[in-house]
Amino acid sequence: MSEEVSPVFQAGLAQLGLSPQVGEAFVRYRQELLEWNARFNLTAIKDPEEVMLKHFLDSLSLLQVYARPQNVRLLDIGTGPGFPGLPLKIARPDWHVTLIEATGKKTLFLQHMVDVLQLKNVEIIHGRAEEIAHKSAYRGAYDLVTARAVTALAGLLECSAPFCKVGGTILLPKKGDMTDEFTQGKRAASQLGLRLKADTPVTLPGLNDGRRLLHWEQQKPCPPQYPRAWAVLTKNPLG
Ligand SMILES: C[S@@+](CC[C@H](N)C(=O)[O-])C[C@H]1O[C@@H](n2cnc3c(N)ncnc32)[C@H](O)[C@@H]1O
Repeated sequence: MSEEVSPVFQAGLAQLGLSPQVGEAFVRYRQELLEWNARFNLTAIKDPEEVMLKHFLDSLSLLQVYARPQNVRLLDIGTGPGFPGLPLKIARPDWHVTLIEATGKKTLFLQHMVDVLQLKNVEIIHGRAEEIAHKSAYRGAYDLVTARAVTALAGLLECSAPFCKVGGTILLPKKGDMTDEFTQGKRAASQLGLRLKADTPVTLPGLNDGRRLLHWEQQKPCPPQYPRAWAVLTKNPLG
């Protein structure tokens, strides 16, 4: 194990049942992220240990509740420099991962990381989730859909549900008090064919600051009119 992997990050990997060897890929990911950040402004987090914990381990926290190891089709909406989709791909190399990102410079970085880490079965889409969601190839196509820090809960659910298989999972990392968002999100969920299955606190080392995972189950197909245009779904949430 590289000395650059802190004991806290190692403890997080161990708690998730991940091999210490995956730490090496994260050290490389961090190096590239911080180098590219100087030119492209990819992340506000610049402290090396904070990158390991608040970006990488926080992304991996989804494995706390989604333990299915094989043949998962994962979609990450608004992935930015890859969170949480790319750390999950590193931890679960057999997953098929699609990353949607609206900003071109971020997709260039994502492709660079896929090349550097020699990851297979990663599809990077430069585009807007609310438009891609209406393409038949992507509709109802994913076992697991996620998005971190993209928009408020109701809008996130409206963007995520169309991509999710019936019986599939939408898993959203959230932080802090979100009472109003939650009320609105639950109302939106009923129109999107979703049910809240669990609301689980993140219990990983270094992340005990009110993080939680909202776990939704797609009970029936999402109605075809969703998602609406971004300006509509963010300003007038369902419900
Ligand atoms: C605050 S960043 C979060 C990035 C990453 N998920 C994370 O947690 O660090 C939000 C990202 O979502 C992207 N984004 C916003 N709206 C989007 C949309 N409608 N479709 C695709 N990407 C979108 C932005 O370009 C930006 O990179």
